[in-house]
Amino acid sequence: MKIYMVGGAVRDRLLQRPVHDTDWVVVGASPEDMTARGFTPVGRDFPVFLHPETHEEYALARTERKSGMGYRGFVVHTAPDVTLEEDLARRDLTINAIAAPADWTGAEDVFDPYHGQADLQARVLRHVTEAFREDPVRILRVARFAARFTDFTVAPETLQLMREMVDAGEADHLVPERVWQEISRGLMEAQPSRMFEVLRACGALRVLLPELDRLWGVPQRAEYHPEVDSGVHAMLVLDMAAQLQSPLSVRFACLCHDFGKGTTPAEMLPRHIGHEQRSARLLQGVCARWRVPNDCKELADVVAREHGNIHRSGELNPAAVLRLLERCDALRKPARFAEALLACECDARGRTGFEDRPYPQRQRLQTALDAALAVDTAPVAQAAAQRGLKGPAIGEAVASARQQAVAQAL
Ligand SMILES: Nc1ccn([C@@H]2O[C@H](COP(=O)(O)OP(=O)(O)OP(=O)(O)O)[C@@H](O)[C@H]2O)c(=O)n1
Ligand SMILES: [Mg+2]
Repeated sequence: MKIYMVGGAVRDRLLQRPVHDTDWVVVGASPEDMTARGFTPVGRDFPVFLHPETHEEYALARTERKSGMGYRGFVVHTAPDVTLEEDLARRDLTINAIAAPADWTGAEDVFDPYHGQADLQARVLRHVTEAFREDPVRILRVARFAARFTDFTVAPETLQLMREMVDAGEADHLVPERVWQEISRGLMEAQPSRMFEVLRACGALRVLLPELDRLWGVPQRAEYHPEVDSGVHAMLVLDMAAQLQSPLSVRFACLCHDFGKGTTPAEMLPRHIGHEQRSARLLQGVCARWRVPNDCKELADVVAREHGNIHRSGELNPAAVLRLLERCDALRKPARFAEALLACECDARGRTGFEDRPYPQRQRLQTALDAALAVDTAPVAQAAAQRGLKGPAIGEAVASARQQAVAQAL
């Protein structure tokens, strides 16, 4: 048997980027050979094994043939006579189809029958062969790589192939968990807008996330939004979230916050009265479809509902500020509220010409929350009870103490 380093590890080292995990391919071995050497089989769909010590993934060289629609719609052929070249041919992109010796230091020659090095140099994401079609998750992978490798373009013939796959209905059969897995990874890349632009260009966005796709072509008021187009704005917000190193929950909230602008009645345009409620409803559908984790869903909901109020919070008096904090459940969930404020800053600065404008609302509401949280409520409640107050009246005494604290802090 012969073992080669493949995939992201070879690509990233050639790009002089940090290597996180290493994928290996094994040529000339049977599953029995692998278990005899102490490897543990882990692949459900593919013959993949874990190394007894490093626990890295070793895949037997294989070919794949399509047998149906969607992820898992293919049969795998693996045998000791499948060559390295054949295995590389069924991989997604030329830059991911370079093999290196197992003990590669980065200096020795690599095996590169599909010219992945040339595409690394030319900064191109290009499919290896027609076998690309066999796994529609690759549409999402290409989009995600575009968000990561921001100076790479998708080869026209690859985009065309992706378009054909979408037209053939391949994107309709993607497993929701896999979609979220890829989308959430892409959101965490350097320029997440590029993922959605690639998905949009091949038609997959209309299938996977029509709530976002609809935003292009929908105008907003130019005095608030010089970029005018709602889709363009959504992308600016997302890239601002990446620029400000936001966590996934914030990036997801940014993605969803204006969905409601896509369903604004035509006669209301370019105004979007009530889009916050519509966004909140639409994002529930997306979260159910993709089984989005609760922390992402809950933050997205708060941001969708309250972003307009947070933007306008500079005009609010202390009582209204406290009501805003309460609507956001900020006193019980201060960390989530801090994330909502960050998402709102991304929204405000994700506008053409506003990128470097300060967003004082964030600090002001954070100060108000800190002041409200600092109120020691037990003695306030006790004093109210001693004055003969009961139930809701005690609650009002606590609220009024918090309001005073907020007023003093602002
Ligand atoms: N749908 C897929 C998934 C993976 N691969 C191949 O398997 C390798 C390893 O897959 P994975 O670790 O998921 O991706 P990487 O390219 O290593 O990228 P990352 O940095 O995200 O790990 C890829 O490089 C590619 O050759 C593929 O062809 N098609
Ligand atoms: Mg990898």
